[in-house]
Amino acid sequence: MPNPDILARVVIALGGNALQSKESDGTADAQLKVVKETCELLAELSAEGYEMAIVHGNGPQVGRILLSSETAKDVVPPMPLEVCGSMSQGYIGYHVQQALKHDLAKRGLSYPVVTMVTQTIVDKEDPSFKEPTKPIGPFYTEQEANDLVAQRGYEMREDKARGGWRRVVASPKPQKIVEIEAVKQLWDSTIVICAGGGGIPVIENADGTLEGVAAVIDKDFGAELLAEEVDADILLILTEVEKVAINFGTPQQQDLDHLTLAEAAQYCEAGQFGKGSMLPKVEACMKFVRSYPSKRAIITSLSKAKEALAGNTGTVFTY
Ligand SMILES: Nc1ncnc2c1ncn2[C@@H]1O[C@H](COP(=O)(O)OP(=O)(O)O)[C@@H](O)[C@H]1O
Ligand SMILES: NC(=O)OP(=O)(O)O
Repeated sequence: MPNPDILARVVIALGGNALQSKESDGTADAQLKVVKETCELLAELSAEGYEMAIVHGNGPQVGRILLSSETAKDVVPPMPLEVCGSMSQGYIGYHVQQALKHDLAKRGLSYPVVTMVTQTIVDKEDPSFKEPTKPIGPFYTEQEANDLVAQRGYEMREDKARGGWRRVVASPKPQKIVEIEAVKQLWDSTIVICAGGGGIPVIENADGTLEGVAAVIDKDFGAELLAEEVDADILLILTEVEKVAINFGTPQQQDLDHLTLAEAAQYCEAGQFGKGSMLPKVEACMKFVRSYPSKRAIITSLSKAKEALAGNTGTVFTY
């Protein structure tokens, strides 16, 4: 890659707060403002000598695209969910490309930054098609949620921690990144934004053709698969909290510096990690270190990314 003093190859998963603030009104301007702050930090990592690929979430964005498409169905044909997913990769990638390129240039770095529309193969028999779990789009009150179930047939689930109801869709596990060879070829010269939202979910038919399916993959699992495929040294999952905790949100909360596979499994079993929030991140980290026992996976906040990569904070997963 561009920088001769490579510190490590890192796949970075960007959580929701890296793309939008809590108060975000969902406008493109609001997203770009947050993305600009995020890219300052990413450019700093790049300048330090970390090679990176970027995987972003898309839950709020893909949900809003789907909602506008459904709402306008009498005027324009509605788009299937996976097509909405591809659109979300495009506009989030566009914002990251623009902001990151600018921040790299400020540091005298001229690496190309490119977004790759990425498909991810899933199993059509994945159990999640029968039990949707992935929250997308805006938050609703209970009354609004009930109305949406009755009027539009949405499946809705309460997010108690964040005080609202959200539409949920299937979230199958990613099995294979279709464009992975292109990502590998670009790695040495380019910062690639790929597998956004975990990738556009597709199934592989018996004749080898690909077909989109209505689902949203978890970006943490997508990032983990990418990290395995590109032989990354580190899987870095950036979210809102600096460290994973046990007894999270209680007076007994204890932030964790380090988790072995065995410890993490025990805490998963004990229900210590929020389903649909921290649990998939922990599971993705566990999968990475299980596959590569000599490597690290880290969960930390965006603002602590540099410190965490240097080994000074975050929750570090090892075999
Ligand atoms: N055990 C835990 N330790 C730390 N955070 C937790 C835990 N369980 C649930 N959480 C919550 O999970 C959030 C991360 O999930 P989420 O917001 O869905 O991620 P993303 O950043 O990818 O959007 C944290 O900000 C925190 O509020
Ligand atoms: N696809 C995905 O995992 O998106 P979020 O991180 O926004 O939930």
